[in-house]
Amino acid sequence: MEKTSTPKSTNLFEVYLRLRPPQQGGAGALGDRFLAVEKPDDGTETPKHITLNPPHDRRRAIEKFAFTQVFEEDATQLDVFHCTGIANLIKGVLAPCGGDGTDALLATLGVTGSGKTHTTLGSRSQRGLTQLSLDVIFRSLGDNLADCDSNPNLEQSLLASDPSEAVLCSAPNFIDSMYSDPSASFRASSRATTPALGDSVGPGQGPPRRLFRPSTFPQQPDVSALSVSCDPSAEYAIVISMYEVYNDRIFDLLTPPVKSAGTREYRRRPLLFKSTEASPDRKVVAGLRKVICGNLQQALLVLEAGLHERRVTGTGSNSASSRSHGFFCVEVKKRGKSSRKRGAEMPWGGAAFTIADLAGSERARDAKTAGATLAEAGKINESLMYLGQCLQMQSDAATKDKPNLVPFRQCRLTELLFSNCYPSASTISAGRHRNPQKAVMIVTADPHGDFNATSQILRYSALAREVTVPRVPSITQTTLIATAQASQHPSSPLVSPTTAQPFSSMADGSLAYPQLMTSPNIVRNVSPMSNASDTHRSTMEAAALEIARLSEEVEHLRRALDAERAAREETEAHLLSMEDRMIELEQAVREDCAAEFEQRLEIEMARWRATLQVEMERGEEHWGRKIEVFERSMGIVNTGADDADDEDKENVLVEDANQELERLRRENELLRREIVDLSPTKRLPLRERGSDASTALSKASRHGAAETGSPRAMSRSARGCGPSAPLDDEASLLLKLEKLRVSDNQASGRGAVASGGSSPRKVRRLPGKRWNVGGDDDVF
Ligand SMILES: Nc1ncnc2c1ncn2[C@@H]1O[C@H](COP(=O)(O)OP(=O)(O)OP(=O)(O)O)[C@@H](O)[C@H]1O
Repeated sequence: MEKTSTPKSTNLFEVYLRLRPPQQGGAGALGDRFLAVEKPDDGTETPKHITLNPPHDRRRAIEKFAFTQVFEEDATQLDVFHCTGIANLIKGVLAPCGGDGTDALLATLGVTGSGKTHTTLGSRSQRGLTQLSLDVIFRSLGDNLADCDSNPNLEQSLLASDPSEAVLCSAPNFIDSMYSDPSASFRASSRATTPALGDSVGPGQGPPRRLFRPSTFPQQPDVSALSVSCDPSAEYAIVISMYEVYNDRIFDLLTPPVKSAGTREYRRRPLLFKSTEASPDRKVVAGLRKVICGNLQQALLVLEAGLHERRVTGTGSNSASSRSHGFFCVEVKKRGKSSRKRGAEMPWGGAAFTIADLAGSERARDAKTAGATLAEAGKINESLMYLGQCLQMQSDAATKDKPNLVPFRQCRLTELLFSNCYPSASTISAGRHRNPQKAVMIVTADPHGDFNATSQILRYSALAREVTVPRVPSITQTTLIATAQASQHPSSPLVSPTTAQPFSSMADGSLAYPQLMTSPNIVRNVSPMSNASDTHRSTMEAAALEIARLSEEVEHLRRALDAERAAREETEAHLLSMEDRMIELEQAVREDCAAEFEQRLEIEMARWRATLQVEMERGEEHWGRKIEVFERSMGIVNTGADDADDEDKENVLVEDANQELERLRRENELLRREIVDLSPTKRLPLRERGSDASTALSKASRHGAAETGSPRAMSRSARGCGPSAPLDDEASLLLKLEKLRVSDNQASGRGAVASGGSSPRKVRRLPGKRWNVGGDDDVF
């Protein structure tokens, strides 16, 4: 097994595997153990290989993986701390021999519930690797550590040297702002309160609350005997920051959420991972709040406060499942002591030790997640898939002469983990040298957990892998070989083959097809077939060969199916994450649209208001002018009122004459009836009488109209017809009326149009020319 025994040192990560013990009193029955640790064959006590045996119901290949070291279930936190070489990482950061030191990264990776957080952050009774590392760092620095009490300018000088646009504060100030009651003995949980299953409202979304200050922290395991040498000629300062990568965005865990003006919700502002003016060659998380810690107790309180803000949710797989990738960063700042003695403040250099507790991959079906928690899981799985690709590339690169480029810019997580592994182009061209970071990855696995998820993680994280396809020969093959052997050794009992050789190793990772081998140990009680005829035997052989060929084909198809299934699962995970991405993009587009719409609405409203104002002013001016015109015209109208009075008087006379005429008509009618009653011989038929009277009237009228202005002609005409007395009266009245009309016509001859015999007009019209005074056409 060439590939596994000598992992090349070009790996960016040392990869360790830690198996978690079965949960004590855990609910549900334990699954079969599918993972076996192989005894070391190099004479050491340190196991490095494991074998993954698929459950019986699955026809999967047996896989063997190699790691830097495997920790079995009984390994303690202290074992892991010592054997992963964390003390060496710390030494590189402190740089006892001078220089800025080497950045270090410790990350945990694994399926949800496999023990990542337990390893890095410990439990209520056990310290994790983070607390142990802090203890060793503070213990190692001793008197070389500067704090804000002993150096009042410390904060300023550190701020001046910080390249990440950070907000710096001292630990006492930070702790006072975060914790409420220093005397309370309540031991806060190292993780935020777990919301109900499926509830994804995390601690970062509510109003900031003050925490209870824990009175004690776990003291076990004890590392007081361990210290690392530091640079005696240097003074150090410890600056701590914490952030999480949630849904591919970076959020500060030490800055309380702020209330958004628009939505009135408490939210954290996402931060950028970028090059800054002071750090053009290295990307940094910009704008973090960083706390200067003078001792271990302060650092632990800062860690506790940050953990409280981290997003944690109860899922079907883990009652306190991390929903984000958490980063705890200890910057060990360093500068020469002599610079302070000389009174000159030298800039701070130094290196950082980062501990990353990654969120676990999970299957929605097992974790029983839904809604936002499911979307989070999609993002987690996607980022872990990219991490897997990077790790795969790096292990490929380690075995090839021409290394592949690790595609670490695909997501925020891989950028944060890998970008400091390589020197940037600008650093190289500037001739500056900074050591690439040293990194340790601890892969955690539950040997009784989810086989598929665990095997997937082991596949891309292991330093080397080997696959073997074991095959149980079919009965036909057994019979065939037995027949052949029996024919060769007719007197001997039949010797049967058993399984194929269990492993045939392949350095290139390709599938191995084991050879059929006979086993001398297993003897089967089958009767010899020496008496069979040659024909019968050859038929049997042909049939057996065909069956063997078909079995081979079936096996091949089964393997192809397995590969397809794995590809489908990967594609589904990718699809899920793409869906999440689309949802997020849609959300972003909607927000952008809404913002733009509001902006445009605002502009339109402002424009409309301005137009309205102008219109109102113009309207007022317009009406002012009209009123002025009206007032002026009213003055002119009053001067012509006398003429109108005359006209009114005439109208009244005409009215009176009309009424008089009406009265006379009625009298005339009465008189005529009386006459008819008095002389019955002269009585005419009613129609004749009516027509006669009306003829007389119309005649008189016509005559009057023909000789307008000649009353005598009118009376003459009436007499010539031999009219009766009432008819004369009537005719004379008509003449009177006509006279009045004539006078009316004469009176209105000034402006009115004469129309013979038309009724007198009562409507008084103002002369048009008077309204033209203002010169405005559209008045009223
Ligand atoms: N080595 C161990 N010894 C004892 N208990 C362990 C060990 N590893 C894990 N556990 C326990 O298993 C449970 C789940 O572990 P943990 O929360 O660390 O999982 P995780 O991998 O961080 O999960 P997630 O990715 O969902 O956050 C915890 O109760 C933890 O105490």
